[in-house]
Amino acid sequence: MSKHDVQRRNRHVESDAPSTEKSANSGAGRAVADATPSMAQYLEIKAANPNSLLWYRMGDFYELFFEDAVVASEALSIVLTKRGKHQGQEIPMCGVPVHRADEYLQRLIKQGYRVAVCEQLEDPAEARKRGAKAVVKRDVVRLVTPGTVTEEALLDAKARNYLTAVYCETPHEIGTTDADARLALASLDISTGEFEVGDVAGSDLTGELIRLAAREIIVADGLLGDQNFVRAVEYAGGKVTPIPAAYFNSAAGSRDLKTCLGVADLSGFGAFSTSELAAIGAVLKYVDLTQMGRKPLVNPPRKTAGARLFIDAASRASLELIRAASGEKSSTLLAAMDRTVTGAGARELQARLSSPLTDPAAIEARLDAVAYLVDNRRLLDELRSTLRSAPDLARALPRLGFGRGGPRDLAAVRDAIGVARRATSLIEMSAQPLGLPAELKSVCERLTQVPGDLAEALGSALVDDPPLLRRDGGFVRPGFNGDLDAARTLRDDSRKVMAKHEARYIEETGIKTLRVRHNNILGFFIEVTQLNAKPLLSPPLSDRFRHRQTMANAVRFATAELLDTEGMIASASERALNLEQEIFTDLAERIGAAAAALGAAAAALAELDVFAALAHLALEQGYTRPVIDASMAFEIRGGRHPVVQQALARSGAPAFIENDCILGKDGSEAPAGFENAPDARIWLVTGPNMAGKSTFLRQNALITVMAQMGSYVPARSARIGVVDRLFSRVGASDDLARGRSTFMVEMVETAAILNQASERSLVILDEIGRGTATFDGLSIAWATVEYLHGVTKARALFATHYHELTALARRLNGIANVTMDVTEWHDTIVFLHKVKAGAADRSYGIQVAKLAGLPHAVVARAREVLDRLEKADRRPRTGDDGLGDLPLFSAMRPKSGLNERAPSAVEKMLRAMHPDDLSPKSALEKIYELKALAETEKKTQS
Ligand SMILES: Nc1ncnc2c1ncn2[C@@H]1O[C@H](COP(=O)(O)OP(=O)(O)OP(=O)(O)O)[C@@H](O)[C@H]1O
Repeated sequence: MSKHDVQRRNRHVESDAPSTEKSANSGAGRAVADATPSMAQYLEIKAANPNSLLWYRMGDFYELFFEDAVVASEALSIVLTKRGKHQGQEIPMCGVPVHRADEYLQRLIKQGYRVAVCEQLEDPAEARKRGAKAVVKRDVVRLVTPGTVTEEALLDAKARNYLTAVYCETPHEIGTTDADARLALASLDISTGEFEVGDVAGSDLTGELIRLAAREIIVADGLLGDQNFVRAVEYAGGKVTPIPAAYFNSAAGSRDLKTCLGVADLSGFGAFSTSELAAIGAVLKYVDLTQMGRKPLVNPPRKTAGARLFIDAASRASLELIRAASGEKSSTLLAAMDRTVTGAGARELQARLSSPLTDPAAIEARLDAVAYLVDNRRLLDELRSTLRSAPDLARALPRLGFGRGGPRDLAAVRDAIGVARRATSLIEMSAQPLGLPAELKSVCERLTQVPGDLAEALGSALVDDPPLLRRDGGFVRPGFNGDLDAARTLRDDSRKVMAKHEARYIEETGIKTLRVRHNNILGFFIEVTQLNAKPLLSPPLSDRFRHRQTMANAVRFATAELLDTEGMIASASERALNLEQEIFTDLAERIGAAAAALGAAAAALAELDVFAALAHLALEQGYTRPVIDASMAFEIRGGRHPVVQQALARSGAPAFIENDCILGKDGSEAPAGFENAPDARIWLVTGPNMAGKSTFLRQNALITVMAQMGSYVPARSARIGVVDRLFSRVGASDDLARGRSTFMVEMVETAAILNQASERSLVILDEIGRGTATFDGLSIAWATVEYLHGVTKARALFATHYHELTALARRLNGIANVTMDVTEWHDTIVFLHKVKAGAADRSYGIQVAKLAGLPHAVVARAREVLDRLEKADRRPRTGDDGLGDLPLFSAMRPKSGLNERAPSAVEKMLRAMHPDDLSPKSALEKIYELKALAETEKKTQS
């Protein structure tokens, strides 16, 4: 804050601070009764906005008081001062200058705070007319919350900004986060108008919120008592805002949505359940409250249920699709894929990546569009360079709708229409004999629907590079409006007009040194030296030259015509400004009338950017078009990990080694070397640490995500029978905040996978069971593989260090062993990163430890210990698992009595007894007998 800012601020604070010297009330809600009028006003407004930091406008500053000041000064690292007293205690205060409000607002919103912006609703001069002590009228004009911002400075250009309402109608006996509970979600991005509505099972809530990347999540305040619910929501990372349960009202939701869309009936937009309408109602109500009644721009809501690849929260985290565990953006799939050139394109790419499809026809349609651009390289390059100059139309429109837009938003509409026209003509000119793919046709149709006259009007009205703020004017092109030009000439020609006056006065008075000058206090005035002042102070000139001020060396005068001209100049400038405001309003209204067509064009531009980005990526990285069908195939040949491959290329390391992965071939040939497992749906992957197992596992999951979102994939060829659910449990993590150890997290996630996966799912599991005692871990891993094979029947990759598991492949024909190839050279292990058929013969753990730099003595001693352990170990080795006689899951369905065991002797005797036939004496004898039997059994067991 500059010194100047501080001085200005002190002036305002002294004149209008809510001082409370005489207030003696207490209580959290700070009593208003005894406060001074200005403090009473502050306290009333604060009481109406208890959950927000109150920005209280005082002149050129937004001031914060009491706890708000303490919180904000800490969050913004600004000075905390004190001003006046309340209940005998000094009032903490801090403030931000109005001209830097956006910057500070952004910092608070980023940290998850809500801000109530309270403005002065009248000029202080107006207030003074009501009496010396009258308080300037103020009220909150807007609540700024993370999910309801529209300003460019407050938004991330590349990310959606969803406000999501979560509604649960579930009766109390069922936990909100149970699999049986249904939750309705309504998500609205008021910065673009995007609206998505759907429902999820309670157990899928976190995954869904992560997919939506919800920035602010509103829930009924009563739900905050449900700890599991709160954890599930908080885990997703959005800011949680409780609101009254009454806001979740389906009737109000239906009514408000109709109003927003301007329709009388919603059936044209799909069927919404009562719960979904309640969630819609809450979102619209909250927006209404935060925007103080200004109506948001709302696109017709899209239903999100169905036709989507399900990826739960743990799998999303493990695959690092959008967020990386390390927080590094560059190591995510999104970063590896993002070649978009516009913010809207980047948002659309993220949305598609978070939500791949499951309808093969819809996926193929997207791939057709990408393929078209891959095949038309010139068109692709021209489109990308055209799109590069596209402004963010999707975000400019709602700002204009809210009355918060500036001249640059008008220019954004103008420029976006220009880009839309160029892009359409580029695509249409390229049209092949067989025509455009459906998705590109749809893009072109939406781009051409924008009213042409609007583009012309904006083009002729606006200067090329308009200023940011509407209030200062200067954005209308000269020549557009005759009145405006005349007013501007008068305003700008003031120098010339005054020079003419000056020349005339010199001639009239004969004073050559007479000057017409200007300052902020006197306005325009005539200045002569003391020596020359005399004739002007006496008649006849004194009639015309009225004395204004005498200085040490100069005397100042005014004339009636000087005052008139000054008035005309001031009114010309005001008139010019007013005319510009009228032109702005007119243009904004015309844009508002075309908002639906413009919104559709904005979405089409974003989609086009995504298709072009994916085509560019495919060509740059040598990706291929996958085949997605309804089969059960999973045949990736020559697959690569998209993120690791790019990282290796960047660091100049040797190229990534490609690998095949064939889980269920659906009739095609097995790859060379894998002929021995013709029907394997599950691959057991063994190999030393660092050999590339996790990379291999993940790359196949990522290829699936990429293919189903409609992208080319890093492989020589790929055929994927569409996957309905993708589960990935790769890499250990603990969740100590939730009181779960690494092993516990692993078991919870494995349980979720085994309970939810279907035959059509893809399951990626890495080293299940390693976090516990060897035999326990092995047994869990063993049973998990059997269950996946016999019950779930999903396509799966299972990496393990338990070599004993490889024996399963011989007994179950749905399982094949593969291993990461390594070779030894001078007692050092060399990783070849190649997947080959067969099982690893040993684990090489000690060699890897040596590579990691473990002290020589430790490595040598470990070798000795290993040697002895191996000699002493009588654990079943590969080939003789000793488990051949155990029933497999294929033979035992869950209800087959897994817990049954032979009854004990005590139980047998109890079952044979008939209590009604026993006399008291024989009953006592039986008890002695039973006790003795139990003792004997105990001894035999030990
Ligand atoms: N196909 C490949 N081509 C080239 N380099 C690879 C390949 N696969 C893996 N790598 C490199 O090897 C490193 C180790 O791979 P990864 O983490 O997948 O091994 P791992 O077998 O899962 O190890 P651990 O069992 O210790 O978790 C990776 O960081 C990568 O740089």
